[in-house]
Amino acid sequence: MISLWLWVIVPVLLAVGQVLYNVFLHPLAKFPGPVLAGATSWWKVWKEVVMKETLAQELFVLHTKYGDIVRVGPNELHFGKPSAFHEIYSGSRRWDKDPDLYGVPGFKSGSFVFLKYHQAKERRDVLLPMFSKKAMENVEALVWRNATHLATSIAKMDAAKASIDLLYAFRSFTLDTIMSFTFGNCVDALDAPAFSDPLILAMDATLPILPFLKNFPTIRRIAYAIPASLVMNLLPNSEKLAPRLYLVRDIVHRELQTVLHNPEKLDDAPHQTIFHRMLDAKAHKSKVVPNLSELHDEGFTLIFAGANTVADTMLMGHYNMLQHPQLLAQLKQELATVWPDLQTPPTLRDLETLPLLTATIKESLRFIPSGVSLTRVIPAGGAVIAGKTIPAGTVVGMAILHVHMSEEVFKDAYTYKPERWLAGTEGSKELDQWLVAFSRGPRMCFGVNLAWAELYVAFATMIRNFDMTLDGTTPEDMEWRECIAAYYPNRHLHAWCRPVES
Ligand code: HEM
Repeated sequence: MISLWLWVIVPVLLAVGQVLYNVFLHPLAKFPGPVLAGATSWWKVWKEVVMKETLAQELFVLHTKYGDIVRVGPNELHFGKPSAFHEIYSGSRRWDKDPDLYGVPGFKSGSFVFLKYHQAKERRDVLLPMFSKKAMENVEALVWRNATHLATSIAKMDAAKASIDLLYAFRSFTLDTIMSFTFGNCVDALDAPAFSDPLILAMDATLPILPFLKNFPTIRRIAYAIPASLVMNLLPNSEKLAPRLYLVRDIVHRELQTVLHNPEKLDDAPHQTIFHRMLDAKAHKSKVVPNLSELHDEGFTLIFAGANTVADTMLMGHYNMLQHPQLLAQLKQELATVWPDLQTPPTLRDLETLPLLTATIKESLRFIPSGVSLTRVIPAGGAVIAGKTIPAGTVVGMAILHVHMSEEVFKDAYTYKPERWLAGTEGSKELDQWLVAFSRGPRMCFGVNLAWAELYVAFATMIRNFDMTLDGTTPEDMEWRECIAAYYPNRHLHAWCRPVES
């Protein structure tokens, strides 16, 4: 009987002791914030997992109440002043990524999930040539091919009198593009009826689980330790999902085998894939070629980082453009200057010269759902951020949303106004430094050139090929949630897309 009590009382006392320590004695005790947030990490579980909230949205209220720095967990601070973003994600600060956040995708290695700067730098140096602006010249044809494929599939659906789920349509475009770019092959999501390829559906179904995996790292580690085949047997609907996921793995294996047996095949490829870079021993500082599982992890990491982000930008752009018919008309007019004959598309370089299209993409990037605090760990010796000394070991971060929706830098921040980016508009020159959709510093996105190429070509293709109108989409349909990758819990953006005659 006594030992039973001990089993109950000891953990309760330890938990109470921990809470008291967090509130009164923890090195972050002096930082303001909700008492419960500082006391226990269950506060975040409540918000993100139970209430399904995006903390970054509530943080606007918390920053107004508590100031520029808010304690959001026993060991975590969130910063709210735009200038703090450039302090945390600065080129000279090579802080580790936070394992609790970057462990969520479940890859053992890969550019996005490497915690240490030096690991990420080594891999970045290997892959960077395939992402350079110059390399995009060879990727352009692939992007145009997929954008045209997107337009053809949309036109077919329109002919069948169906409106288009633009979220799935854009995700199909970006998934096929990033897979072909990365591996030289894809799942042909653009051919799936109603853009509902099982892989698109499976990826979408996974997104709402991520807040749970983020907040319960131990359960996550156990889940990821179970062999994939077993997980597939346990998952509901796995018979539909598993073949698709295995197909992606098969594509990687097949391409790899082809390359290993016929290395000269790589010379025929129109653009570089990860196989060109990763299998080139000379490209690696260690001169060691990564093994199959590392290759696989890097490929999946690139898909994770590069597919939905581009689609989200297109989604936000289209929702807002469709609410501003005058903007859409001006964009059509501008596009006609470089794309007069529908059958003869312009080049990417032509599109890059268009001021309004460029401004529209920038404004769409400003509106992307980016509610996750990109957390970093303060190294030994501590650091000063926003004028305050932050102790070593503290997890710090800031959500991009807090820069992009700051009235301090963007007037009428919640209004979609591409013209704010146009040369000649007051303050437009200074704005670029506050467009941080790709983050900044040593772990900034290196897919930025590919992302811009996709955005230019896909925006232009949609605007030039279709007369688009919303199909009953409401602001509620566009609601998103995010704590590492955004998802849209409601109906999604639907639009009628009537092909234009010429
Ligand atoms: C509009 C599209 C995109 C946006 C808004 C975006 C945004 C970002 C952001 C904010 C980060 C920093 C994340 C962090 O600190 O944790 C990042 C990192 C990264 N992105 Fe992108 N991204 C986009 C497209 C792409 C594409 C097309 C690729 C190509 C595969 C890509 C690959 C990566 C990689 C590999 C990283 C990790 C870099 C590192 O940690 O060293 N991204 N991206």
